[in-house]
Amino acid sequence: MVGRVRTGIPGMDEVLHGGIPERNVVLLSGGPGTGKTIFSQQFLWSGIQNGEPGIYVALEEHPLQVRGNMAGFGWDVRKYEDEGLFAMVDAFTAGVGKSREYERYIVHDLTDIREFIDVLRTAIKDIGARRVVIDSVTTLYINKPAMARSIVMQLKRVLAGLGVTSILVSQISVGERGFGGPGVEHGVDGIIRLDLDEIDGELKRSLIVWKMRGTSHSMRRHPFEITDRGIVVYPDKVLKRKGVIELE
Ligand SMILES: Nc1ncnc2c1ncn2[C@@H]1O[C@H](COP(=O)(O)OP(=O)(O)OP(=O)(O)O)[C@@H](O)[C@H]1O
Repeated sequence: MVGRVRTGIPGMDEVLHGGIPERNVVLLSGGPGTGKTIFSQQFLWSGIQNGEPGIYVALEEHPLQVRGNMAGFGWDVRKYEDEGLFAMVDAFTAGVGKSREYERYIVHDLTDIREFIDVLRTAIKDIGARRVVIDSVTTLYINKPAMARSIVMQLKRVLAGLGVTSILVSQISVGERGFGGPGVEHGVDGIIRLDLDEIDGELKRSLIVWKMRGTSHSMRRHPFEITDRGIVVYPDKVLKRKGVIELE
């Protein structure tokens, strides 16, 4: 039986029938503001609390902003960076400005996927990472969609090869039906999709596990909330178009 990596997000491991199978590369897909970043940071924080080192690759926000936002949820990673339980890969600043002085892992040229993978591999080996988040993987191929599959497959080889369980954040547009393009969707081991839908004049959050190799999982659309302490998923509730329905 494959080992499980518990997300530690309340309710989510029930939806996943125990957690994400070890070494899976999971696409976490959703439109703007659906909670992808918070979900993936909570996944890393739960790992740290469990003694599993984790890496956050920042492509969309300044590393300082990432640390600040995480601390806002009570997930202050600074101490764990010193202890070697957490590492930030700065793929945002390109080493411009002060980041050169305080960031340990910097990707200078995002057009060079080899450099990106080298920096990531070094960080994983340095701290013995068990969990990795790339936020977002879309940024790596936004200007070269034809390369998307090849980039994801290269990442998958490295990540699974080093034994880590990973979340690749995939940005899609509001109303888009897919998860980030066919090449990517078939290549990854799992797809979790986060949604924000306007129902009766109110935005409702929900998620669905579309695929997850190595396990059965809920086939339902579950509502979730974002609170001051992060995400809470409701495995006993289903979001239908007319609203939330309680399961028996
Ligand atoms: N403390 C909080 N309590 C409740 N909701 C919050 C809190 N902090 C943030 N949010 C919600 O989370 C949303 C942002 O979530 P997140 O950054 O994870 O989205 P995302 O899917 O990564 O978006 P994008 O792709 O645009 O970066 C905000 O728009 C807000 O609705």
